[in-house]
Amino acid sequence: MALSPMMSKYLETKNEYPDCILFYRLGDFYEMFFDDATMVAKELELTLTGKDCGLKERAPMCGVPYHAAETYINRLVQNGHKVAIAEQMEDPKLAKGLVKREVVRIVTPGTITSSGVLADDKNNYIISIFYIDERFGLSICDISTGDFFVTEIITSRELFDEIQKYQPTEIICNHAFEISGISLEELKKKYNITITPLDNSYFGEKSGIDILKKHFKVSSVEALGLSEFTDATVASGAMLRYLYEMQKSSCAQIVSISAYKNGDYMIVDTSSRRNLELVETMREKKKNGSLLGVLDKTSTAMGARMLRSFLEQPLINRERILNRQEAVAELFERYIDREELREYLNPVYDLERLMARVVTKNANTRDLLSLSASMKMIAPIKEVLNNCTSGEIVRVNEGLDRLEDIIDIIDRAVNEDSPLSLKEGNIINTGYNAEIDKLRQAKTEGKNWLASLEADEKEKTGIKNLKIKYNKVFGYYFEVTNSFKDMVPDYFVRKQTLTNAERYTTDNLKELENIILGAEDKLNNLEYEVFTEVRDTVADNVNRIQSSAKSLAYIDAICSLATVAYNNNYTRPQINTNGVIDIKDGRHPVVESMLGDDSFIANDTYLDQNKKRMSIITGPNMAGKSTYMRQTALICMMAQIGSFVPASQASLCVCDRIFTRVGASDDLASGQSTFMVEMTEVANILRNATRNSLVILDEIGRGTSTFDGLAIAWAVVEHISNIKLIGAKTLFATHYHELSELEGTLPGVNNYCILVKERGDNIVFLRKIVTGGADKSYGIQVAKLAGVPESVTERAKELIEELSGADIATRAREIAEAAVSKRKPVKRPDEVESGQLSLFDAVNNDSIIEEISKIDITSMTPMDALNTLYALQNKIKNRI
Ligand SMILES: Nc1ncnc2c1ncn2[C@@H]1O[C@H](COP(=O)(O)OP(=O)(O)OP(=O)(O)O)[C@@H](O)[C@H]1O
Repeated sequence: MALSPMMSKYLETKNEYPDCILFYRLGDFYEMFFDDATMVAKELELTLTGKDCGLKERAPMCGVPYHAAETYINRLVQNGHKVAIAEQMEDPKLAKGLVKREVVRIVTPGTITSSGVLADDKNNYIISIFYIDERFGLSICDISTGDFFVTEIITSRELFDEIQKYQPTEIICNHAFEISGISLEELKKKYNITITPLDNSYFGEKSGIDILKKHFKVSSVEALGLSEFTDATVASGAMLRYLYEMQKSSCAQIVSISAYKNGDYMIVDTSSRRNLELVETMREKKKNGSLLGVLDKTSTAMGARMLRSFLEQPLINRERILNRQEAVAELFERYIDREELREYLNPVYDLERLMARVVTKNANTRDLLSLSASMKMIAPIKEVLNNCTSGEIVRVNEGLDRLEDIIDIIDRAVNEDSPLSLKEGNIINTGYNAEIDKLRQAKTEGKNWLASLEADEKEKTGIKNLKIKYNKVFGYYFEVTNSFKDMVPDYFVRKQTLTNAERYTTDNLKELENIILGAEDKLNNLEYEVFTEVRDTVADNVNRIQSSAKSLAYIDAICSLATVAYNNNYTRPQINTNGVIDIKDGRHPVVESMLGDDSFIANDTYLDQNKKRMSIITGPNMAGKSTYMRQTALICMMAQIGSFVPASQASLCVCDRIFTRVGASDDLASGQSTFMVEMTEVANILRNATRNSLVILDEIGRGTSTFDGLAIAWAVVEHISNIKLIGAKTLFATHYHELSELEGTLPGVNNYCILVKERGDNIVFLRKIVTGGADKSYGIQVAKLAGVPESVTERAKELIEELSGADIATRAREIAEAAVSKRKPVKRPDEVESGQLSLFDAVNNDSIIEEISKIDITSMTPMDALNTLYALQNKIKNRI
């Protein structure tokens, strides 16, 4: 049996696109075969059938109807697959009626443009990485909005930070490489990023320059501001070539390119981005509960994405910060104008993604009408903005195009009540095109002609209920019920017989039918043609529309910041140049918003570059140390995106970087222990922090044994606070009360603690930070609050008494060693006398000895050691 020609062709096409699922058009369906079919059937829960195609075994086959294919394709792509779509098309070289099939489009996770599947408030980025000689040229693009920028970086850690920042769905690259010890393969698995290594030919310098020049219609890359970005130019060339291959029509969306250097924006490394929960929460990865969740009161999807990009890239240029802040301040003050702006922004659709539909010729009449309705809001928005005087708003307003000519053409052309289908007519307004009007008239008059023919024949034949009717199969006909059949004249030609009626036609009726139906077909085709002309005219204006969309997004983001500042009682921070962070009554924006009342206790922060460089913060668990430190970082971050801040007063310097080392996280570095991750992050801070950085350290050293941990924490404090080495402004929370000793010894280091009040056996959290170190840990009280059984907390209290002053770890080790060697434990003389340790004498049981020998006491905190000791003691007691 031979393979059928169609299947041979299928296999040939599939071989050209081995890493794509091939959607192969056959009539009204897209079919998939073999492994593609099996996988798709499973993933989309579709029926798998077998097709006899000339092979020994039947080929697994699975199909989706043409009209529903987009949904299936999007689902597959969202799951990280690439889909190649082969359409059938006529070919003059083939016999009439035969078609050929060719791949016309490839959809990958990074090149989706359908707005329905993309999150409105988030860009869908694809990153192109050119890796050469330990350097990285980067090009970042969202084809659904046309955003396109480039940068260059030198360390793999920074590369990883950029990837984290943009959270792309796809990466294309010239090489397989590792980022901070993480291979691209691991990255792909962990973050569900599609990685597409491309042939080296994509990454040529000359070819890159050529494709950029051609796309942006410029004579040199200097004109694009890329002269200093050779590696990034190469990456951009590869990106454009890839996009042209995948989604040629969408490339018209990309109308500009911008370059930034690593250092143009505040550097926020990956763990800090996560720890501070800037755009999503650490655990659930949700916007709600993050800083963005609080700040986002935007009215449009474009504004939401703009605000997110503010947070992704806080500014470090004081001038730019002040300009943005001034814009926020102006809208903060102009309450009525702000509310009016928000009202006009509300009905504005996602112009950027609507334009993606326009340039790819997918937009229908509703899309154009949405565009026009949105653009109509620009005029009143400009009207309001005309009142504003702040530099940025004036500049944005000047660049905001009313787009009246485009509104005019859409409104004149497109019928507001048009049906969804573009092929059934009634989509173009009367008065827009003379030919359409003429045909339409013919169609209406045809109806009148039919009516008079009907009346004529009724009169002539005397058949009272003679009627002209229409259906799709028979066209127009006379219908005569059986009771009048005998009166039908000879010139009536029978078309069809029904049970109780007969259908006829006449020469006159046929003639009229030709005129009317011909006019209708012509009319529908012409209307479609005119519509595509209108759509193309809109597409030709993509530059103007995209730039107005960006202006609206900017105004929306600024309005949002002003609204949040107003509603939440934020204050406008001063941006100083003397390196001081001085916050009065600072609050944590997210915790405050979650509490929902004014129960949040505000606290001051003061850090400078001299005597108050570092604050060592002690206090019991749950006191609010982490909240306090994070709020300081968030306030600085907010100030640098131009926002007001949650405080009664604030004077802030510009921070070049914010570092945080908070809690245990083994999130990314699978294969690394918690302590290893902690130390890697500390190493990063020590290597990269500068005098102008803000460093937040929350209990470093906790992941190892008490003494190693204390020693490391101590040494880190010495290093960071040393002005000759780093001298960064630092908040350092710790349970090692020993660190309080450093105040007065190390210059710039000061002690603070968060107050609690003892009430009998309980504690009350006051959440107030004061100078000085904490004297107690209150660990047992917190354990009690958390619901640890009283028997345990009571016993812990006893043990604290018993062992206070003793070197717990050494003592515990002695006990364990004694148990392993089946020796009696070494007893302190006083203990022997008082008989306190007689319990241990009873340890002769092998299983307990084994258990004890497995305990790694050196890695325990004193509290853990106590608990373990207590648990063991209970076991022994039970066995005696
Ligand atoms: N200033 C404040 N006002 C009101 N509530 C606060 C304040 N600070 C913290 N809290 C509340 O206390 C909880 C615990 O705070 P936080 O996690 O900062 O304590 P911590 O001292 O870092 O604890 P641990 O040492 O156990 O990590 C927070 O989740 C928050 O709800």
